[in-house]
Amino acid sequence: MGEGPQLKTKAPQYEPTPCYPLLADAVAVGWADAAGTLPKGTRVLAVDGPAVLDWTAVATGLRAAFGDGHTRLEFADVRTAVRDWETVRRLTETEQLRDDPDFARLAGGDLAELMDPAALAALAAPGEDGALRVLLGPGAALGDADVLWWADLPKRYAEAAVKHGRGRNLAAPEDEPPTLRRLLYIDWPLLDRHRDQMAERIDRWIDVTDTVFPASIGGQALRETCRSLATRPFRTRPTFNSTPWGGHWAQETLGHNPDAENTALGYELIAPESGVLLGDDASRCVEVPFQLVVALSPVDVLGPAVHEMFGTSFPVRFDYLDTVGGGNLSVHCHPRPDDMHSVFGWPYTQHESYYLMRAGEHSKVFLGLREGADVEAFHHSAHAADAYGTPFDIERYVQVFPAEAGQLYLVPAGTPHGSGEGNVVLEVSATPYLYSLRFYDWLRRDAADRQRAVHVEHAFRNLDPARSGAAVARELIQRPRPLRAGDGWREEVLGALPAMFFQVHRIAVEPGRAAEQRTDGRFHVLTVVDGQGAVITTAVGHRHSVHYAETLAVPASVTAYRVHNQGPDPVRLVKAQVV
Ligand SMILES: O=P(O)(O)OC[C@H]1O[C@@H](O)[C@@H](O)[C@@H](O)[C@@H]1O
Repeated sequence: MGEGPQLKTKAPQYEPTPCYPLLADAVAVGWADAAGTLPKGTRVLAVDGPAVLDWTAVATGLRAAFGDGHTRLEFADVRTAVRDWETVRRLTETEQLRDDPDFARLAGGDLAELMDPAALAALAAPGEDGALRVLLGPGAALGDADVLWWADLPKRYAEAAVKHGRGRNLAAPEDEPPTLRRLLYIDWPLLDRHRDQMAERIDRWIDVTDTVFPASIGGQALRETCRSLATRPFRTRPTFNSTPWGGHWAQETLGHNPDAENTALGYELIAPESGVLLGDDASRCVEVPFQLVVALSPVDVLGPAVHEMFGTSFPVRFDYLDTVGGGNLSVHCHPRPDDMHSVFGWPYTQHESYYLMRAGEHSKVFLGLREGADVEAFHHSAHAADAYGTPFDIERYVQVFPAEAGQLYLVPAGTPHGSGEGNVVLEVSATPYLYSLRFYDWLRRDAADRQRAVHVEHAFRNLDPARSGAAVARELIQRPRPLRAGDGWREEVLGALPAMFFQVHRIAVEPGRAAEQRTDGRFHVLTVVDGQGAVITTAVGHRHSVHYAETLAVPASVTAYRVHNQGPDPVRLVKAQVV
């Protein structure tokens, strides 16, 4: 149980920007260097990318880059080739969630369905007199172009832009204010699918985080480097956001976002949003979506059986919930599998687990219903809190457990839960991450001073009454079980449930010793939860250090590796794998 040492000081070896060398190319910086790679005789160049990108800045950069007096440019904005907004909305919204203020069903289908093919073909017709025609905007790759560039912006910037009312939603008219709801549930799935379909065709990848001096790499190097990563352990770039419950552990211990209000949800490896840095170092690199690495080599990363089950979706997520000096999370649940599929459109649901990396002295974990809880009265109180701002005592309905460092709390879909103030939770969960159906949020107000949204009807529709009473402690707060051991190391199962497709293990290694691991055709994800860290060495000799609080993805193709503790103290790593 909670016997782990609790690190209170800075983690000096923590690397916030892990970066991997590019194979067969160098990172170019600036539009002019990118323009210099365009093959002579190109008549149509397509520049595709997210809807939220500042496409005017992209056009300005390209105009200046090709402004050598020899190249005549004709720009065509593919956003003018989308179908009318009413049709786009009809094709991308469902009856059930059309008027939902927070959620939409995950968009299926292809981006091409939102475009008018005749209008697109007309835009893509080569220019006259040898002019270079530049097709710009999301969907440009669908036009008939000689060369395809991908201008990308890591998703956290898209989210920030939309929160501030900047940028456009996919296929939306210019005067339609952007919404996070469409960005997350409609734009991203459509654009991600479109990007993955085009991955083999991309001639240049341009990271437009800096619109004036973007970093870029050749398409061949992009694919070769990603395919090479799929054969060795690697890290994604960790980032933290701020929320009304956020704390200060990641600021104080890991040095993240020192000027932010707080560090709340830490994106360690959240496949739909995480990125991998490719290049020389953080000052000269491109960020590429982790999910693109998976899409290019699904069998190597996931292993054949997991690929069969989940397609190209990397199904496990690691993140932090930092409430040290912050507040309680909302008490919420996640959709039960049928509802997740039929209403929200994800093929698998958001089962979660909380590993308590740190626990406050009197901190709590909310988990499961109380024995005999009056669900009707709970529903009534939750509704009154939402509609009239009437507070109520959530502990009358939901159980509270002391937060214990080193303990895992399983949170299958439908279980009411939330971490209390004062904790660092390492969340080891299924990848869906946007479906927190809130029962109660303490009448808390958001940055715009509105009561934060709760989702009473969705939450109660998905509440699993079986997660109540003594069964909660018995089934969801399990004791570690020894699994295997060797000279100076042991591995234990911290949590496993028939309903959940992944298990959480912990590997403990004494100083100077090494734990032997086999992937058995399934990827592993590891985080160092105690001690300074370890060196991971694969069967073919790839090495990767992993330090306190860092997370490492170990592709299935690695087959066997050793976790070597080269430090002076015992080290412990949490490991997840699909079963
Ligand atoms: O709804 P709030 O309070 O912001 O908490 C939301 C967070 O809750 C945790 O239990 C997890 O489900 C996270 O994936 C989620 O982001």
